[in-house]
Amino acid sequence: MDIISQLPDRLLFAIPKKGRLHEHCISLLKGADINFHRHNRLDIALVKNLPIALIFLPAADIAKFVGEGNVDLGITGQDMVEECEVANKIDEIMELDFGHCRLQVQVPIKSGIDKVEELVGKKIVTSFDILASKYFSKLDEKHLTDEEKAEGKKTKIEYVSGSVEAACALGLADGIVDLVETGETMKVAGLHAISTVLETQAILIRNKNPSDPHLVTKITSRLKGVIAAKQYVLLNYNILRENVREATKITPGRQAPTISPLDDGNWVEVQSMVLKKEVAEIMDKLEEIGARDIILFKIDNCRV
Ligand SMILES: Nc1ncnc2c1ncn2[C@@H]1O[C@H](COP(=O)(O)OP(=O)(O)OP(=O)(O)O)[C@@H](O)[C@H]1O
Ligand SMILES: O=P(O)(O)OC[C@H]1O[C@H](OP(=O)(O)OP(=O)(O)O)[C@H](O)[C@@H]1O
Repeated sequence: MDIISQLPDRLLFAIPKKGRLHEHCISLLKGADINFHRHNRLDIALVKNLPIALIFLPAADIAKFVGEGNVDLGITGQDMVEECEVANKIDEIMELDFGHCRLQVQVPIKSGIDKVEELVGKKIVTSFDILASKYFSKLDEKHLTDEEKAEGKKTKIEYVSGSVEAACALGLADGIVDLVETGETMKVAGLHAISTVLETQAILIRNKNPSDPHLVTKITSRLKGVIAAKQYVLLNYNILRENVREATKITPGRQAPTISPLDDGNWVEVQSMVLKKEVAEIMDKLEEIGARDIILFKIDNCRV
């Protein structure tokens, strides 16, 4: 099959080809029943059951290409959208609740530096040179005199494409600006964070004029369902009718809880979606007010 000749009829959807976001994206597509087969070494895959072509690209290029309209839709990090300065050229459709991390200014623990102002005029190494330049130029503005600026005493920002955490140990920098999730990389490199430039997570973005807006809406609604199914569980319990108001304050549901009468007229059954991360506490509270037969159901998929 000639893939390239089929592209003009399809919505182009860019997916990170490697790195931290790749696997999450593949499982999101699977959950949304977007079926494709990616041929070995090929960065384009046709979706079998929808008129979509998936384009596998580096996360940074996705922000740029969606902004410029080369592709209609994409998944990348909020950090990439800011770094590529395309926020005004794209629409952020929704946060995807993975790829959570922080872009932070880090220095060697041994340096004794603990305030970001102490780095003004020094050397910073980063893969985020645009964001780091904006961040430090504000500090330069505040802390350097016009004379010092004219003498070239501004903070120097140098770009490297990876292994940023090694820069200080190699004597290339006084501080770095890099992503932190667990903090493990930073710790191993003997660094600590002294300020946060931005917090980020993966997002679904679209060009302002996608080729098929109806299909974009359909994909968005499927992905929303997959994300909600990951975040929520369904809770079912019985409660005395007199306690139902209190119970539904604890489990208000996304829209409203379903309340059904039981054979015993003093009791009702309540069904409600609750956030997975809060479920243990919610079950404790329900038990305290006399709820019985509390059952938790996993949600495979849903539409919200
Ligand atoms: N440690 C992390 N935890 C969570 N999300 C991260 C982490 N590192 C990066 N990300 C997110 O993933 C995006 C892509 O980063 P990643 O380093 O995986 O990309 P890459 O440079 O394309 O891949 P690679 O590092 O394999 O070359 C980042 O812009 C950020 O939004
Ligand atoms: O706080 P942590 O959980 O340790 O994660 C942070 C690390 O993750 C990212 O790099 P990645 O491992 O993706 O590789 P890279 O350095 O090649 O970008 C980032 O650049 C940090 O080095």
